[in-house]
Amino acid sequence: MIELQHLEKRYDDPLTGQPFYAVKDLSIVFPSGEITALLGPSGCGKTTTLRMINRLIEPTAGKILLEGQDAMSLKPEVLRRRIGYVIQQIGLFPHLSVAQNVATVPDLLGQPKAQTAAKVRELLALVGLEPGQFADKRPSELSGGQQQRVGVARALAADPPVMLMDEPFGALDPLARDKLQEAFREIQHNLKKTIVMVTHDIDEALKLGDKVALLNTGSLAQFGTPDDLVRRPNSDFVRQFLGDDALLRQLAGVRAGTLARAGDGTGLPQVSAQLDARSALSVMLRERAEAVAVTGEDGQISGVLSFHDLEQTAPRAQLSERA
Ligand SMILES: Nc1ncnc2c1ncn2[C@@H]1O[C@H](COP(=O)(O)OP(=O)(O)OP(=O)(O)O)[C@@H](O)[C@H]1O
Repeated sequence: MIELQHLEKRYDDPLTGQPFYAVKDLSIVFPSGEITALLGPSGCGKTTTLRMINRLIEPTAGKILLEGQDAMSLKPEVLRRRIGYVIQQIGLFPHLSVAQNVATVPDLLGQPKAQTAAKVRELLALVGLEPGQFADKRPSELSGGQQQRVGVARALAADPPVMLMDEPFGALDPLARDKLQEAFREIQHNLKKTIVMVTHDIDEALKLGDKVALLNTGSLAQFGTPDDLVRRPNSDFVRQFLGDDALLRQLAGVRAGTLARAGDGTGLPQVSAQLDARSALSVMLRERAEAVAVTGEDGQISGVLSFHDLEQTAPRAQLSERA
């Protein structure tokens, strides 16, 4: 668990001497084993908050507790070894191979070579890069999406209990982003790291965040599950930021298979259980069907997803008008 208590970052304007608060009186608890998305408009203090957690930026007031321990009592380098950090410009070492890049921290910590080599192969496979094919390549030989995967593998190699991620998928085209988000969700499902992820992408926050912390001008506007924010926004700011199609957007992050119910889908249009529910809705509207049959990996019908089921998630007017 990471706890921010009344955290503040003040900058004083060198000309006027006027204080400016990039982050002000921010108190949040990031639960262990969960992804919390730090969301908000440009300049609201997301990156400043993230970088205060690993002390790349020093707070001007407030406290940061890691599992109850005051981050200020730890040397920054000790702290950073416990905290993985993934940024958009991944900063891979160009003269090192992919495997050497991933092994950076274990090597630095003097871990046995053979053990590290095995771990590197395992991690590359985990992020979807076949070790035999990629381990010896240089970063310049990889696509942006592949480099991003190496960045995630490198952060995981140190096996930190905590990971900070700043727009980790931001530089990718939509298809590559979607794939890496999926891979990452799978990885996190097994590893259960405590992750704080900065994003300005509402869909990404709703899709990947177990919790969402929405910031506004350096302060916390709302903290809760994606569902809390979408269904129970606590202010006009939250409602407007998420947009009036927020419920519909949420469908994009849910798989059809998870909303389907048991039923006889014979004769209905079919969609894969892996398809997102928003796309399943598009199929219903296009085919003028009140429901679709959901199929499993074996191609057999495993359930039925109806328009009515989706209405439990979003109002009918939104579903019909905007899908
Ligand atoms: N070194 C600095 N000196 C003065 N002001 C700063 C400094 N660093 C950041 N700021 C200001 O603090 C505010 C918060 O910046 P921050 O980078 O945390 O925002 P952000 O929410 O991550 O934005 P974005 O989504 O655009 O990256 C901004 O108004 C920024 O201009």
